[in-house]
Amino acid sequence: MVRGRISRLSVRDVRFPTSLGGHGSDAMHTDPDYSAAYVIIETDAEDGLKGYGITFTLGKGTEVVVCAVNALAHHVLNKNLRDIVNDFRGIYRQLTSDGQLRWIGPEKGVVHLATAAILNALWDLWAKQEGKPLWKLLVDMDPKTLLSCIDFRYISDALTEEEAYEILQKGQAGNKEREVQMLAHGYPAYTTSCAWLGYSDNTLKQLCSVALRDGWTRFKVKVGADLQDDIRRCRLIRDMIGPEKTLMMDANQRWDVPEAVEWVSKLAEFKPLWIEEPTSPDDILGHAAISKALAPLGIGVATGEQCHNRVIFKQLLQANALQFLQIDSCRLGSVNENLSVLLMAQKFGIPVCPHAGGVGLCELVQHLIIFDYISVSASLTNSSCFQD
Ligand SMILES: C[C@H](O)[C@@H](O)[C@@H](O)[C@H](O)C(=O)O
Ligand SMILES: [Mg+2]
Repeated sequence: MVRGRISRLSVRDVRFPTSLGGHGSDAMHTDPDYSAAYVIIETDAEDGLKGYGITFTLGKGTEVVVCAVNALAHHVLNKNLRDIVNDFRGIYRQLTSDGQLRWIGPEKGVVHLATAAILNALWDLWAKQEGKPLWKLLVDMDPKTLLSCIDFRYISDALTEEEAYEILQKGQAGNKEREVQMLAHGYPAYTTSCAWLGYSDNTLKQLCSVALRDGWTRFKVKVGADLQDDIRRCRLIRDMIGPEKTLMMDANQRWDVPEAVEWVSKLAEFKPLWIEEPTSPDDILGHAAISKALAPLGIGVATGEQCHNRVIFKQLLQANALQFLQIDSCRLGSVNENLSVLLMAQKFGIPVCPHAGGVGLCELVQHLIIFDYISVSASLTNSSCFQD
């Protein structure tokens, strides 16, 4: 039973000094301090329950996002949680349409990250009040209610509400079995933890052998700063994991389009499943050109961790610009917007492999991807969740 009036919204600037050890480093973010704008929502319901929501940031960026959270807070303060969840599409629309703040978005950048943190906290509170983990709240929700949380504005040319309803109806076949399977075996994952760009070869080797011992079968390596380094590191990791295990590469937006094709062709001998973020996240046609050029080499393009919103995902899908879609629980406008992207990916037949390289993201995306498997895609082919 959803209850209570939102009586308090507070936000904290939480940072971890990960840059000191090169953890999380890549070709563009050489000194990341994993951080979060951490939102806590309280109600007057006197049940002791609070909603916790974050958005992932890097160090100083957190200060700016915290300001934006405070600027948006009035949209939810003093509202009844029941009214919010009964019109979740409306509240999403309200936060993303703030007459003054949308000018510094819209639905992108700092204000959208702040929107995600607030909405993530509301979803957390809703799930807690229902006594369920978020994935189960979503799986148990009837399709009409679920769709009432999504803003279809700007995507109805690619996915109508009726089509989304059909996808969810279809997803109900076999969903109980898939839920049992998830509870028994969990969702497949890959690891990036051995191969951040700032790690020495020795660290890489040591972490890779631990990961192999622990049973990991899919590994992601950072590339893009120096070709000779990439060749050496990819050879090292491929030799250690052998020819059968999966290797992915991540360039974090380092290259121009022709440079991406040329560089990745030189790494093709290491048989990567995908090249992630080869170029600017805004370059839809660039991603399409890279996808086309790399297809004969059997290498797909993955992107999404810095994809602003459902509109860019729509265009990436329409332009055949990606073969692996990486939703982000904190960059998109929370569960509401992620649901629309999961449904579009299903319509276009593209597997979803969430981005989770950051603090708290692994914990959040598992709810979205488990829901996706049980209620939307019903497939584990080419899917995997991130493990940091
Ligand atoms: C700065 C971060 O660690 C990124 O390098 C990370 O999110 C990465 O792109 C990933 O795919 O996990
Ligand atoms: Mg990445």
